[in-house]
Amino acid sequence: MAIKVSNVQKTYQSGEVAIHALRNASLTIPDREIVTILGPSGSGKSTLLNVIGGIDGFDKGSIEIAGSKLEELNNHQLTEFRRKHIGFIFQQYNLIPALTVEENIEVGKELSTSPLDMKEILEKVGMLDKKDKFPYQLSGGEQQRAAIARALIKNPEFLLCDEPTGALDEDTGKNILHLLKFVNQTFGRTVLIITHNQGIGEMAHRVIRMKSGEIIETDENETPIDPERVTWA
Ligand SMILES: Nc1ncnc2c1ncn2[C@@H]1O[C@H](COP(=O)(O)OP(=O)(O)OP(=O)(O)O)[C@@H](O)[C@H]1O
Repeated sequence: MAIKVSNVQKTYQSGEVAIHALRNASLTIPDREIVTILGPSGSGKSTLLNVIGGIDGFDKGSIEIAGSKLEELNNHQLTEFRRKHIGFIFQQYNLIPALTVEENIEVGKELSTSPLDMKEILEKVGMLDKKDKFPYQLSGGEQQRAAIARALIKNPEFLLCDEPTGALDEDTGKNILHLLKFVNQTFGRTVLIITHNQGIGEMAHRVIRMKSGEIIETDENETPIDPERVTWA
């Protein structure tokens, strides 16, 4: 079941000014792909990700995902949709400071009806030996790995990542990209990645370019490369 975005429009009203965050955005994302979303600041990337993930509503158009049409769901149903199907990863990690790594991941687990095993996930993200640490005791890369584990333990079909490597250096960033590729390949999950780093497009199956609220280009990549070989920008 692909993600199908059809003629989606979202406008923010800022005083007298209307900001067209999405103008007639349409695209289809087949299952099990890694997709990067590129575009200048303010072009609508986060808005697109947030409407696909059911965080934000939209004014017009249709989004079909996981067998639902999001425009037909009420708030309660949208919460259920997110809980069942979506994992979010943000640049700022958003870990709860007063909780350990394991407890933070547990928060993700409690949201799920079919969670993965805690130990397996901790091992996979390389955080088993850090499970009792608090976020302030971790490096940026470790915090992001904990945040990814929190999203993964829910076992979501769709992993939506907003600048997941934006705050990380090249080695740590590529480590995170490996993890996202692993999730895509091993669990067959669809992974959407917003990035300012054009090189990350080289590891994706599909690259979407946005400008001024519009999707201006979609390229399929027949030969995605290993994250290790991505040109870091
Ligand atoms: N809550 C909001 N209220 C008003 N305007 C908003 C809001 N959220 C986003 N916008 C505006 O909508 C447009 C698209 O924003 P969006 O965050 O989707 O862009 P982006 O491509 O993700 O940018 P960046 O790369 O800087 O994160 C921008 O002009 C932004 O200022």
